[in-house]
Amino acid sequence: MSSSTSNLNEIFTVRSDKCKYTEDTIISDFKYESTLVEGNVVIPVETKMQFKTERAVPKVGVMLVGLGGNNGCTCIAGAIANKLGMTWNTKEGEKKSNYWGSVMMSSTVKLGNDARGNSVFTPMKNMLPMVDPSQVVWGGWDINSMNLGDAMRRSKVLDWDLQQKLYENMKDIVPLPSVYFPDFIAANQSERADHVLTGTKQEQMEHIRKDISDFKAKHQLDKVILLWTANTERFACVEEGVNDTKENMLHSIQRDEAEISASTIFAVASILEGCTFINGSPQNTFVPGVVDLARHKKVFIAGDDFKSGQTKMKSVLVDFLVGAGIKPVSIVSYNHLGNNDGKNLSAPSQFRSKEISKSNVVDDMVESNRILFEEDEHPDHVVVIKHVPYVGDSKRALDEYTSEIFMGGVNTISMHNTCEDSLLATPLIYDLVILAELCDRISVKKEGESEWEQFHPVLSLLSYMLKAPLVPNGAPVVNALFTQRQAIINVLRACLGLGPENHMSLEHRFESNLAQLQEAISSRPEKKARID
Ligand SMILES: NC(=O)c1ccc[n+]([C@@H]2O[C@H](COP(=O)([O-])OP(=O)(O)OC[C@H]3O[C@@H](n4cnc5c(N)ncnc54)[C@H](O)[C@@H]3O)[C@@H](O)[C@H]2O)c1
Ligand SMILES: O=P([O-])([O-])O[C@@H]1[C@@H](O)[C@H](O)[C@@H](O)[C@H](O)[C@@H]1O
Repeated sequence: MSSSTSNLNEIFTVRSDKCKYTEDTIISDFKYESTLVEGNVVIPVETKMQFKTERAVPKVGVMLVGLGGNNGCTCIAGAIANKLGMTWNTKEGEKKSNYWGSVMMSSTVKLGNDARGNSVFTPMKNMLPMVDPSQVVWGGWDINSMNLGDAMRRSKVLDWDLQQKLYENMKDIVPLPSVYFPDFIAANQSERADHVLTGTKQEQMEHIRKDISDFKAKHQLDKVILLWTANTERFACVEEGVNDTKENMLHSIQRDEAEISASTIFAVASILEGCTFINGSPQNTFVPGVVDLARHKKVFIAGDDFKSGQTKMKSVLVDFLVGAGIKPVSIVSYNHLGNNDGKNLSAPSQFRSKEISKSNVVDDMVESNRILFEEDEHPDHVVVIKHVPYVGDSKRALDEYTSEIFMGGVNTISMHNTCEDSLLATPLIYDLVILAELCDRISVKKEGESEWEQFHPVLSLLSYMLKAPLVPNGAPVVNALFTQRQAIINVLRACLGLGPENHMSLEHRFESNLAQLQEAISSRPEKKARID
């Protein structure tokens, strides 16, 4: 029997006593099954709970910090092009707008099998009501005053014909002036800084808060999300009495404390305005005082550093190697890129921020296998980034993975990966926004409890899109890419009262099941897989 697949593009409903639809909500009954390990005893643990999802998708605004950058202007351009259904000409022929590279918009998930045993897939965005990037109101700040039409040209990311068609839609979008603390980014960025706020840190933070509230009022938004896609900053020193608690951090801002970075100013302003803040760069924006404030205000924060290309591949390859019982002993990640990000990263302090996020991505996989790795044993791991202006946004990544294999053998995998950095990162910006907004409409209630509870303010479910996932204190960091993706899928399934995807396919692994299936097939005429 050949099991073909079909794609269910219509919105489906789940017919189950575990999933109830009302006009406003979807409420599901879910049995969360985990296991507690005590010594060499494994104890299954079941937690009965309910998931509640608000069905109405609000009117969402997103304010990007770094709006005029390669990622920022490409993000706006992509949303406009998709909204208008733009096509454009290239030497390979006509191209159409799409959201490829966005896991929420362009990947599918398996719903199950139809009566003939055919797998049925649906777009992930169909699982629950989600915001459409084309309907989002985009805005934001930049320390550089260039309008987005010219910034798009400067970025050299999109095909020229598309740029020409987009220019009129982009040229009148001008970033808001921004907070600029030169000490945190490379000195070579000062030539861009012609659009900066002045005043004390407190005054600038209040200004940003007013920008957010004005943006929300002007566009009559239900919800605003802030996302940092500005330059990589150096790490801020975490100092007791300065940024270790929400009180100390707010006092430090009032005192104009030098160690409070621009990204932390934005994060604090966002949290105080009740807006989710997402950090697409590697710096430690979320110093303990920011996490403390987010928890106190029950506002989502997520980060750090988009996982877009070379590191995404690393989180797949090392997971495959270690999962196959193969021991990676040397990982060398070199890349050169020619965009302004690469220029900023050519400065040692900014490179160090990126080196950390690009290096830690294998830790969870290595620590999961004590057959291969002794306690505290790690592969040699080197990260090199060079700025080569000519290649622009087209980052060239060269990686070498050397592993020890069976009976003293050695395997070496070398790869060349041309990462169009902004075309790979921009879809992640859409995903981070879509998933963060959806999580804001999901709450849970454990059996016996009366109150609905939201996700922890540190929104670790967004880790699939991030190199260095921020997790709640005490929670494990998971970097393995498909584990992260499966977590998203299983949460979406739980909201519909569907159990986690287990890939067991038992219906296809026993004669008896196949016999039943054959009977089902013979008794049903061939028809399109539908779920009413
Ligand atoms: N594949 C990727 O592109 C990728 C992947 C992971 C992380 N990142 C990170 O995303 C960020 C943006 O990448 P990019 O390629 O768009 O860089 P970019 O340099 O083109 O854009 C950054 C923009 O931020 C602006 N800026 C700097 N400081 C600012 C501030 N305080 N307030 C407002 N704007 C400010 C700059 O003027 C610039 O326009 C970088 O930190 C980069 O490391 C990018
Ligand atoms: O492709 P990836 O490793 O996920 O991420 C990229 C790095 O490889 C690159 O060196 C850096 O300049 C970009 O900002 C981005 O961080």
